[in-house]
Amino acid sequence: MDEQQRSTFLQSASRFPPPKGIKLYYGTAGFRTDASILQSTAFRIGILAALRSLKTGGAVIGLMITASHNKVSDNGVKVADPGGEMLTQDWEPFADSIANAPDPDSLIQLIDEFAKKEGIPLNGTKAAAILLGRDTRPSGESLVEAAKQGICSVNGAIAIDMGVVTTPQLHWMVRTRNKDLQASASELDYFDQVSTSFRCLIDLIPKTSYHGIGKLIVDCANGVGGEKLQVLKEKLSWLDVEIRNTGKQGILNEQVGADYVQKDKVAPQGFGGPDVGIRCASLDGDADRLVYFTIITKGNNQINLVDGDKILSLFALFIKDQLSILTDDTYEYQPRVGVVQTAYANGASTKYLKDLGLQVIFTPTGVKYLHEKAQEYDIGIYFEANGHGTILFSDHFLCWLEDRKSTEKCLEKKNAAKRLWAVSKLINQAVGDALSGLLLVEAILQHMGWSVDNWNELYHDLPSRQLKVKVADRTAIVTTNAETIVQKPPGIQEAITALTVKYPQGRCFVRPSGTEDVVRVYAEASTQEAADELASCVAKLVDQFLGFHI
Ligand SMILES: CC(=O)N[C@H]1[C@@H](OP(=O)(O)O)O[C@H](CO)[C@@H](O)[C@@H]1O
Ligand SMILES: [Mg+2]
Repeated sequence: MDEQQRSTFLQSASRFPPPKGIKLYYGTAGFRTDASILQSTAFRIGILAALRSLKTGGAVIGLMITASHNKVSDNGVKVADPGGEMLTQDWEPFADSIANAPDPDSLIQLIDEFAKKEGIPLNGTKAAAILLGRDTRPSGESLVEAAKQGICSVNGAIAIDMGVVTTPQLHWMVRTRNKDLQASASELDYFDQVSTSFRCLIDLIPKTSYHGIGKLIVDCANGVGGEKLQVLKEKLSWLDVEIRNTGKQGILNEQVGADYVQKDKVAPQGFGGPDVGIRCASLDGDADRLVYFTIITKGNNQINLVDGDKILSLFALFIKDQLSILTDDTYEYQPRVGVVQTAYANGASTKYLKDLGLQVIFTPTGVKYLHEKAQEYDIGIYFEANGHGTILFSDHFLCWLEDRKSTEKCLEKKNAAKRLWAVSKLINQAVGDALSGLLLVEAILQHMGWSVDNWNELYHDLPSRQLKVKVADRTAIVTTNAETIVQKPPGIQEAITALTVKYPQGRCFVRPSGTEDVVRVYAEASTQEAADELASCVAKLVDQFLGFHI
């Protein structure tokens, strides 16, 4: 690092002192905590993003200010790599160490050492570019300013502010810019691509099987998804969508949004009696999660939840159908399809997917793991039960598809190729995206002529229960086998297994959360009472082993 760079860092870093007595971690989805203590983190991760751009030969890197489904007073900082995916895990320890550096001198020393180790030029001879985005949180603007100061303190780096966007939009822009440096990758381009490919899927529905499927009502968590869905609605004026919880009145994520609906299994605020039986959907605060639901009866807020597992199943079924039109068993090229889930996936969904003949793979919790696994396939479909997921298509498969699309003589096959092509354009290739996911669900339901109830009948969820247990030190739990088996402390797994085998169709696992200071317990069984009982017995067990006992 030359002297000029050192003095720029010194001056700017001294304006962003870190909070005292607090340790920050780049957790499952970036730094996330009370917004009031994030200024220095945003500044420092701005520097990291610029270094990442330099390291990747000047590729555009994304920096998103969001705390997703957390309460409105929280905020967060996360980084998107050149393909639009999450920051490489190799850099997370560096993110942790610079976020916690106590003063400018130690920060500069860490940067210097890391830049040397990684061979990153810090002399201003190379260019770096960062796209910045934020959700609708009031703290977002000043955190973006702090991140800009971090970026601009690195010689040769520029910050491009995309304003208020959904998290998946920012990831899409990063990916699109890096794929084709000449391509424009504005928000308008995102809306154009998504709406055009959706329209294409609708146009490809055989006229003989077309049925209207009625109105959709969307809960936007009082977050950024509301205004963005409104843009799509205006572009697709014939689409029957009613948009609620746009943030004009209610509070972000307060009794609204995909996380609330999925975890509590109740209707969000603003929904009630008149909506009984209507197809409804919920986005989360930064619009990267999506679940569907219907309200069962008037007078209470009980719902039938259609979660991420069922969205995954619908997508997998559609893809499989189209592929089987396109290739029979004798066809020389058989695209490899992989379905990726976590241990939180309902057992009934896994059985359904396996019965369809699909390969199902499990990874630890966190989309960075699922995404990585899905990239190993020609078509990799991944979803967390909470509604975060997408479909990834390999370049090889897309080349093949493009060829089939233009050379295929049989109209039915040509249309199947066109549909899969449209899906690859509609569904976000960078990260789970509630808006594009919602349009794909709508297109498939229309294609099938299915109501939300037809869809929900694909399989019946096994009753399940999730609990949280506060313990003295959650890192004492070490798991293996995609988090389904506890290795440490000794003895606890045997005790969990002994309890689980008592329940028909019982399945239970525990793991330390990567976003909260708790141990999560998940149990499934053939009845709700049994699932509740198993979860509560195992929660007691966790408390016995790890609770605050003197
Ligand atoms: C059971 C559950 O829903 N866990 C969530 C939650 O992670 P935990 O590590 O379980 O706290 O937040 C993650 C980030 O949003 C998400 O990827 C994950 O699925
Ligand atoms: Mg989110």
